[in-house]
Amino acid sequence: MTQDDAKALVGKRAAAMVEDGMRVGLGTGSTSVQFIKALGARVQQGLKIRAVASSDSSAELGRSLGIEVVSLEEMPEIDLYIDGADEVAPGLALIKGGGAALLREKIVASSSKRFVCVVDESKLVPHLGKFPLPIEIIKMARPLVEDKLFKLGLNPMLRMQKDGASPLLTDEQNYILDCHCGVIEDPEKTAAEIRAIVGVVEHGLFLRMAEVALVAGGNGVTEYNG
Ligand SMILES: O=C[C@H](O)[C@H](O)[C@H](O)COP(=O)(O)O
Repeated sequence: MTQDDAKALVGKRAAAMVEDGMRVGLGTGSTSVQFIKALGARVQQGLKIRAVASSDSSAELGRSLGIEVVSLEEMPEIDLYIDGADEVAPGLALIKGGGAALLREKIVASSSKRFVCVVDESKLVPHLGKFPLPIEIIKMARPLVEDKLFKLGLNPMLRMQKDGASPLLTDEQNYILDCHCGVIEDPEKTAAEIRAIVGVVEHGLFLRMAEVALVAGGNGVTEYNG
């Protein structure tokens, strides 16, 4: 099975979890795109739901497929949030933010009764940290935050646009620092240290947030509970 097939399989499996009348959170990234497409197909067949999106791109995709996408102000509580991850470690500790959507993703996940993480098996790791940890920061705080992160040994690098000409801006117009920190021995401690830095808006460690991970691989979809 190719990675694309695995993403499509797990996206479809997650879409099958959505029931009539549910308030649904739409994640961001290539796996979430597969989920949103499968959900859109069910909506076109008559499923009645409302959704909140974790990025402008997911909102746009959802609407283009006929999904009613509203703001979190209009629908502050969500029944089921489906989203991908960059790394999934034991205990369902996640790194997210490879697509720069971590802030809105964490807001939507925190507004949801259930967060189901959807990944292909390449995302499973014994320890978090091989994937650079994204941190969203206020632009003017960059020198201050970078200095503090270097002192913590987290090796931040400003994320650039694809053409390399200018810094990437998130949907909330902030910068992303990708931290090449290697294995994160104690994610809770690292999360607390990062959170204590003035100018940090949010980090990509999602700890004790996902209830279930659906992992697609050669044997189909396997369910892991947190
Ligand atoms: O900011 C983006 C998100 O956290 C994504 O959910 C994450 O990067 C996984 O994306 P993908 O499904 O494309 O690997």
